[in-house]
Amino acid sequence: MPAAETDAPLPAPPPLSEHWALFLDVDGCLLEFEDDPDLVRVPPSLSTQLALIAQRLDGALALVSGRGIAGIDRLFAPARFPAGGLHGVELRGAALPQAEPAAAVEPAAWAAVVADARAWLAAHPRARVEDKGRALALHWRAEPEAEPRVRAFAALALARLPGYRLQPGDCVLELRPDGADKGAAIAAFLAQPPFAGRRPVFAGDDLTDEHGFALVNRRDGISIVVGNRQPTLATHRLADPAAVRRWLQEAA
Ligand SMILES: O=P(O)(O)OC[C@H]1O[C@H](O[C@H]2O[C@H](CO)[C@@H](O)[C@H](O)[C@H]2O)[C@H](O)[C@@H](O)[C@@H]1O
Repeated sequence: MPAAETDAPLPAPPPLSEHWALFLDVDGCLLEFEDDPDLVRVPPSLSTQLALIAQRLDGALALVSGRGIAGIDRLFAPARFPAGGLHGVELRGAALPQAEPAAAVEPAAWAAVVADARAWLAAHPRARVEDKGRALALHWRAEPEAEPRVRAFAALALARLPGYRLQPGDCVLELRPDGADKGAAIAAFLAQPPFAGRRPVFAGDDLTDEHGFALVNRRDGISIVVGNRQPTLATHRLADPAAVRRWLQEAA
């Protein structure tokens, strides 16, 4: 996807409006990165704050993440928000108008791919293999030397997973079903209440979020990139997750 090639600084987003539909990415946007995805914790104050904002928006707040919906729920419990999981492959609170169901792999074949990934990366004990059920994330944040081996494994494993694609991210390469993306997920939410008719606003930090920025820009919304990633289609910028949380705090 072509992204804006400009060095001009992007403005901070305006204060939250009650007329918005708010879509928020999780890792790297609401939450700082950790070396191990399983060690990420959501402060109870953040869940409460998001629940208050959701109330102000008549429920038009959704989390749109590369994590699965079950994983999102575990992080934000006891709060439970409308959610797009696995980069838009899973949806709760909206329906994707996709013609074909997302690719499904036999459980035994999936288990074999996961086991092979663990064996392949055994030489890199601090690399992480995150099994998300229908997607597999291979992380090298804690051990950057593992990246070439991750890339080699992912290329081979892709051939064993019909209907799958590679999803690059921040110190991670994922194998996930093709067909949906975060833009499609946001569009699906915007097609129905309580999101329909509101101005879409999406904040995210990674390559996968550019699909969301493109969709929101087409709908006269506000796209917010978190961090210093360039190029980007986003029209606004916040420095880091702490700045995102401060921006939300002002709204709660
Ligand atoms: O779309 P997101 O909500 O940003 O999810 C993208 C991936 O985020 C997680 O990985 C990232 O965060 C980890 C925890 O901080 C970090 O260790 C890793 O390096 C990052 O890539 C998550 O584990 C993945 O499943 C998501 O797809």
